[in-house]
Amino acid sequence: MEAPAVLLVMGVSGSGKSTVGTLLASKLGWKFYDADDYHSEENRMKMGRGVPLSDQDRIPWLCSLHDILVRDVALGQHVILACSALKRKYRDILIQGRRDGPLKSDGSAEERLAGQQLLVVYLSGSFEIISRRLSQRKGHFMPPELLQSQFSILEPPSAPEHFIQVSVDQSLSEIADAVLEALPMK
Ligand SMILES: Nc1ncnc2c1ncn2[C@@H]1O[C@H](COP(=O)(O)OP(=O)(O)O)[C@@H](O)[C@H]1O
Ligand SMILES: O=C(O)[C@H](O)[C@@H](O)[C@H](O)[C@H](O)COP(=O)(O)O
Repeated sequence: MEAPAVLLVMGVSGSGKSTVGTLLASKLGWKFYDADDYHSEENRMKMGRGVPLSDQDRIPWLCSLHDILVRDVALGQHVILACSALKRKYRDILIQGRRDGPLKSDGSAEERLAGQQLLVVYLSGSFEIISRRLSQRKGHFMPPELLQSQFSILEPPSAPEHFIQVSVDQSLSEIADAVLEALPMK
């Protein structure tokens, strides 16, 4: 079996997406994207005020990330995306684009990734561990008070999604090893 083209490292704020994603990208030599870098200024300001984003706020953001994935995969690039992707429908948008959205300006249908091209790496952990890590994190726009809202809407991946679950209650190198171990490439 071939390696997936995309690893989607997902989980609530503070679960370690950026840290684990960066580490995996350097170990694998894959391109790394942090979804945080693609939020609109409005979204950042909203989160900065302590207000959780709505589906409407997130959908254009997820669509633009989907476009990046489709473009890079078409070029044969392997990619790691760190993105909260808290709900199943958000992950579906990352894979398929917005199926109920308007056709593109040229009238063509959205491009999509094949299910097996993307492996979801779900970083799971308790509210206690993650809130402790968030309270120690410096220089980030996301206020720790929003963590409860993230747990409230979290839909952990489940079959038939193509995913692995990795506990955040271990060292970074153990987490990276668990992911590398699960990849069907050596
Ligand atoms: N396995 C781990 N062990 C200890 N600290 C961690 C671990 N994973 C992440 N951290 C720390 O937790 C904080 C949140 O991690 P970060 O990667 O910013 O999470 P996210 O991108 O999911 O919001 C950071 O300060 C990071 O250094
Ligand atoms: O969907 C959302 O509400 C946001 O994307 C959120 O989930 C994300 O976590 C922020 O971008 C903060 O960034 P960190 O996840 O890196 O804390």
